[in-house]
Amino acid sequence: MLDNKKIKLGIAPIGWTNDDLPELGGENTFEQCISEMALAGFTGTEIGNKYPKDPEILKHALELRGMEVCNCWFSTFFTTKPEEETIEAFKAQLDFLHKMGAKVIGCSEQGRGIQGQALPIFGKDKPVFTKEEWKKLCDGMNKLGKIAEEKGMKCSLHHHMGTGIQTPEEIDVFMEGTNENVYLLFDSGHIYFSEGTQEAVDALIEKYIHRIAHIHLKDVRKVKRDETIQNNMSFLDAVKNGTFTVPGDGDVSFDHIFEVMSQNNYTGYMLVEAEQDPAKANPFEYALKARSFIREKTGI
Ligand SMILES: O=C1C[C@@H](O)[C@H](O)[C@@H](O)C1=O
Ligand SMILES: [Co+2]
Repeated sequence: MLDNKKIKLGIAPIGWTNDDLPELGGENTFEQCISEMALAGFTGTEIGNKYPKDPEILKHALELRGMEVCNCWFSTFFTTKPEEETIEAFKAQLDFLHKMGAKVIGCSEQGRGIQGQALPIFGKDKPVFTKEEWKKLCDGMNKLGKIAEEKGMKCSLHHHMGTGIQTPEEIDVFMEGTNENVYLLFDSGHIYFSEGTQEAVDALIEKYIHRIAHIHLKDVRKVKRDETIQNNMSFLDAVKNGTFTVPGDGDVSFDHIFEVMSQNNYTGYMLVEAEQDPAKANPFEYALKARSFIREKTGI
């Protein structure tokens, strides 16, 4: 059982409209998306391209439905661009999130990343950072961590397929190279997609629970992961093929994740994030499915 005074439940708009694949869910409006999120029983959301850019308008629309923003994706480019560019853009995004009342910002190092490209996601093109790149990345992230901390917020890093921080070994290098102001954004789907084992999922949450600031609950259909490898598919083709789904609908077990969160008094958000084709997986139906799975497993 999880403590609902410490843990809040969110859902990402990516199941309704996928910003990385605009053809998926282009017809779903912002209002439909947040209304269905609220109706399914979620109180937190991240931000999609269709969300109003004006914080007051966004806040009002969410408050009408008893919802709030809990995090937003932020792309860093410390390994490939001048540090100041990432820092300036970060400050603007952080200010916006601060106005929205969010406590966390979820970064992803996109330098040489291939998640948006038509390249095999398990091929030779995935970035492997050099010593110099690791240094630039960790130094830069430590700066972002301090800026966030000064605003009372937590700067986190989303380990992600097709980036230089994908595998458990790469996550270790990152966590060792950064300080206590930098947190991990744990994504169950990305670690399972990368490693293909439940052990990797369970080991990652156990190892870093005290530095995890935000959790993405994402499930993976193993058969689709296998097809991704066999057919040399890109990340986005794997998404279209249905690799990801909502928790409880795939092959990841969430039992140990919930147990570790409970035993270590995890405080913050857990957010369902399950991008798939809304024409095949109705987002409202899948949101309800995720909601009842979480209720059954955690009591929240
Ligand atoms: O947190 C995420 C944001 C998406 O844009 C991304 O590609 C998805 O897989 C994810 O985990
Ligand atoms: Co995620």
